[in-house]
Amino acid sequence: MATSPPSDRTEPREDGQPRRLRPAHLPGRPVRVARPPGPPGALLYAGLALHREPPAYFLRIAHRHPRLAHLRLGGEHVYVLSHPDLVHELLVTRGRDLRKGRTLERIRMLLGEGLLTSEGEWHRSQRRLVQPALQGDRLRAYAPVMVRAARDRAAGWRDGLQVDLAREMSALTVAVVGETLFGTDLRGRSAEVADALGELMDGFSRRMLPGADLLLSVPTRGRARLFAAVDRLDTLVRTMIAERRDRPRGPDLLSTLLDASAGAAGTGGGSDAGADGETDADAAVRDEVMTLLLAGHETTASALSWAWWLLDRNPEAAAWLHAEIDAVVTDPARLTYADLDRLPRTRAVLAEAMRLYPPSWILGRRTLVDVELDGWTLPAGSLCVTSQYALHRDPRFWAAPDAFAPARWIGSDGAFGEGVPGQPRAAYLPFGLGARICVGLGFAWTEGVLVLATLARRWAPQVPPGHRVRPQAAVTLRPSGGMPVVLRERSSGPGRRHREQGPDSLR
Ligand code: HEM
Repeated sequence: MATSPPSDRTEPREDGQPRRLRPAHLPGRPVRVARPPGPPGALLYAGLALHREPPAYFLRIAHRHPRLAHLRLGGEHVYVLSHPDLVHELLVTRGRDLRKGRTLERIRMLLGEGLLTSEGEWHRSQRRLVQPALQGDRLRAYAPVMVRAARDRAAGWRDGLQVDLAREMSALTVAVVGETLFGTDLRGRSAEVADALGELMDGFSRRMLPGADLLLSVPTRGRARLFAAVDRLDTLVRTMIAERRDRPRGPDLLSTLLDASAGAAGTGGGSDAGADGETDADAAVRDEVMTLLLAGHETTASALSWAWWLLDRNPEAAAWLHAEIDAVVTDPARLTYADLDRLPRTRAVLAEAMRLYPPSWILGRRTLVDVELDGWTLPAGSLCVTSQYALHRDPRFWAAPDAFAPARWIGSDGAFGEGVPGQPRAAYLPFGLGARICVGLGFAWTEGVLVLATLARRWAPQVPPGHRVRPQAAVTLRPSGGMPVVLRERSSGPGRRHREQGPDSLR
């Protein structure tokens, strides 16, 4: 088992640049390989930059190249996978022959060797360490914290008040991660964390595409803002770890990480301290906390924000949801983990929101060896991308793909089922697939359903007329410029206008 992160973390940072990989059978020599057709890379650039909803550009690629397309982008060979069978084959069957793709290579400057970005044995050992804190009975114990955090956040809400709902959801989910995973009360700092992360997302969104490396080396104001936000978060995370180290250990994940790091230092696994006094073992804790803070809050906050917006635009679906919540959530303070099975419609609303606006909208991988896919050879070092946004809206796999129809997830027995819409397995993958599937999946469903049920019991936020909500395709798919809404109490506001309707009316 690996006891410390890979040693190349102590070498000069590669600035996220991948190592040049060559096909193993022809070392040092360029190879000529046949490649599937695809759009010119310049068109992808223009498509992503100019399209009204940038990820929708991948739908256009799927339309012209329904299975596999190839293009050259910034000197890279990029393969776009648009068919679920190929996505399954790559991520599941060939999972061991891949490493993470470009976005996560880039975001290493922030997350270091955390679970999201690390590879190989170090990744596997970290996953074994972290996973138990995000499963089973631990979720049951987190449920009351999630419900309380939602009620605390809404304590300051008033009918008619205008708020940025995306920021509200971020502050709420930061507080939940702080208390459940780090045993730390982050409520006083949650807005600060959410804002710094927001700036990071903006900064990274402009620096994701191949060729944008230059942007990170040129001293622009945007770059300075990005690095300042990284520094702010870094200071906050280190302070939080130091504070937690001084308190008695508890059942939280940060305690587990601190124990593991003390163990690694004891067995000589954490190498000597660097100039800043930080050992590899210390850095490993910092990287994991930063990863869980980012991955554990931003995605769920985005899913909730999109769900609110879609409910506001679809009064029939909102009424359908409210009927369930009013029947099940008689007293929000007493909502528990056991109630999750009684809230299939709430879960369906989230599933449908993540279908239309998947917080993780693109998955990337780099091949470590030559990979055969659909009759083509993808040479080692190729970039493979697939867009959940495109797969989730592809008319080949979904009826009425652009409609918000949460009832499509409810079976004839009234229960929620991920396979109920009848799509191929890999046509719906908000949490990814294969060995690197989201480790926080159960946490996210628990939090998303409980928070939505708690808040929708009383509130029906409304986007002001005339305000256009547009997705920003950053690391996650978040509403560009936030989500300004007017808070409306359902009992006194237009929430009443929603007519009660059964699930069939929404199919
Ligand atoms: C709606 C909420 C969420 C969505 C949509 C989501 C989505 C994803 C996706 C798509 C991946 C795979 C990325 C890839 O294959 O490249 C992933 C990985 C990950 N997620 Fe989530 N996530 C959510 C919530 C969470 C939560 C609540 C946590 C932690 C508490 C979390 C922690 C992680 C971590 C650590 C990984 C890396 C796992 C690994 O590589 O082994 N996520 N997530």
